[in-house]
Amino acid sequence: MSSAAATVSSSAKLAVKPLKISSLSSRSALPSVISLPFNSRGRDIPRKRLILVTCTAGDGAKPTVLVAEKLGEAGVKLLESFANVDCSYNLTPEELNTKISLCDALIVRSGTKVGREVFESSRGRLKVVGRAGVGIDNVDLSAATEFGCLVVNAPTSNTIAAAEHGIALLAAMARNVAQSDASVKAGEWKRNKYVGVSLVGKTLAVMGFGKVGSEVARRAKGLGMRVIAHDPYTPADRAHAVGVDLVTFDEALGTADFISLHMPLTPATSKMLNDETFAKMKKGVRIVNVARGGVIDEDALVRALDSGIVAQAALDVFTKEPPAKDSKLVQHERVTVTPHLGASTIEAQEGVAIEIAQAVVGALNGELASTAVNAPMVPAEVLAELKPYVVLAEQLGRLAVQLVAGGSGVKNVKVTYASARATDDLDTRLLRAMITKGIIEPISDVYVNLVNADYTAKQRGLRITEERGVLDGSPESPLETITVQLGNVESKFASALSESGEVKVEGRVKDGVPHLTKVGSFEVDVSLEGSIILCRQVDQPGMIGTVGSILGESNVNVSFMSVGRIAPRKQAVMAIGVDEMPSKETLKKIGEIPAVDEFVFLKL
Ligand SMILES: NC(=O)C1=CN([C@@H]2O[C@H](COP(=O)(O)OP(=O)(O)OC[C@H]3O[C@@H](n4cnc5c(N)ncnc54)[C@H](O)[C@@H]3O)[C@@H](O)[C@H]2O)C=CC1
Ligand SMILES: O=C(O)C(=O)COP(=O)(O)O
Repeated sequence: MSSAAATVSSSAKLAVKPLKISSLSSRSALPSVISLPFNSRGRDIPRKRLILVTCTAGDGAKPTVLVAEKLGEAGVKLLESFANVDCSYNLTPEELNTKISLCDALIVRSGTKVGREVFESSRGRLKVVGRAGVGIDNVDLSAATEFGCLVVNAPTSNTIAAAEHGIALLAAMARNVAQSDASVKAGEWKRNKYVGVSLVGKTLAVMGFGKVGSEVARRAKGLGMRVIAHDPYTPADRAHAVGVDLVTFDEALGTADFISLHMPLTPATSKMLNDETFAKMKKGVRIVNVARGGVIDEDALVRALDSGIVAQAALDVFTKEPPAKDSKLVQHERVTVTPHLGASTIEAQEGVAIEIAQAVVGALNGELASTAVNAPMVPAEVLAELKPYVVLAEQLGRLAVQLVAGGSGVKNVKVTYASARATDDLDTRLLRAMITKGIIEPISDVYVNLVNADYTAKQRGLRITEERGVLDGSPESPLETITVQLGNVESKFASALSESGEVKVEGRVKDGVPHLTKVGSFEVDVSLEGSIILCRQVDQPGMIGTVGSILGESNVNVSFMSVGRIAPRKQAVMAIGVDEMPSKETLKKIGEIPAVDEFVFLKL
């Protein structure tokens, strides 16, 4: 007879092994808004509550948003209509770490480093970091993901501003505008010294043909320049549409009279202009950087300027901002500098502020903006369809893990999605995340959501494999059944084991409500609400009444009952949905019914 433990012992071991996910349908990121099943770790919100709608749902209190850098007024107003907004600029790292434990969201620009310590200091309360701009190199994305914190950015509103600044620097550099301006203001009049170079007919290599790069290319063509581009990830026809040829990195370096940098700072792009690559450039090349300082080895640039490989540079961004006052690069007479002004136009800042405020409010409301950078994006219409299956997926994971005997360890999870739809017509990322959540949360202190599900599974050594069963029939609903199987485990309810020895539960959605439809080889039918008692018994008359009256006597409301049997008068599994948790004595009485072979109480 099994014990009536509500959850598997937290000592259940999850061996650390690499995650194996064989998703059968992987959609590319699609712009949309989705409901994000957030799990709050906020101190003011009970830990077990799954926040599907709003983070104020728990106690009615407004969330708190810390705006750590200057944000356009319209964005602040939008935030204020929803949250308590604390605009505190120029915080030291220590002050930020102290404040963050009281904040649900943080909004920054490029001047605030959001490192691991910020997430650690937040102690789980921080649910969203909004980057009011494009580059997210100042945010530790791995730490954010690990802590289940969503990171969103505002990638579209400052594109033109950055492109215009690139062009401004290009022209200013070519005509020595900054240097000659300083000279005139110093009382000089040196017309011969500041003779410039023309742009027309020159070759500009745009490195990084994304939003900003392509706008720079368009404008440079308008100035009569020949534009080539290097971007390993952009399709050639995108460049051709603007009349630009995509070339290799070396070809770009070897051909260009001007080079304009527009790629993000990543480990791959860090210091991509260095001694070796400067050596491949045409002598007298001119370089514009409105991307990130870190893509250039700044010491190497000084050397290239001194040796004459680089005639001039115009820089808006620096490895360290602000750069040291005595920086050789900044002080170099052939270098034009601006203090990271690419996105700083009135128009761009207003747009960015609104874009980020909307994304942050949406996220706090349980939605995931299309600009999420550390979570899969699921289109709104897909999410609407999948909503009941999302609940089903989590409940099945939760049930399956509770059927494992403590100490046997959960490593291998097999999920089968049976559907009449084509195999590429089901986005399983959300479902997989929720199954992971259901499996991990009952046995650990980790909070799992769409952001950190895959990471957490990997950390815990869960190998999740996904399979698609293709059914005949109407493809109206996205899914018929979801089956979750846990391999190489013992079960505290032997009847939950499949013929091949896995703990197996299967469910489906009926009239919008998730149901458990199979346990091991036994068919049952119980809606997944409240909690469930599973009993294996000898199939005989009066069993439903006997169990029902024991529960009734202890004032436990039965919401649902079903019996699945192998054959009449043989073994049967009774599934009983209960609204309240029965006392130990009540469960003991059920276990003592002579015809009951084993039973288990499962909390949803
Ligand atoms: N100075 C400023 O105030 C501003 C700076 N930026 C910087 O500009 C960068 C680009 O912004 P967007 O165009 O909006 O981003 P984006 O994501 O639209 O474009 C980046 C492009 O770089 C390409 N890329 C990635 N790795 C590359 C590599 N190794 N070589 C060549 N290309 C590579 C990508 O394929 C992509 O097409 C941002 O990451 C940000 O750091 C953006 C806005 C304002
Ligand atoms: O959007 C970007 O990537 C930028 O570099 C703009 O930075 P900022 O918001 O002006 O600090």
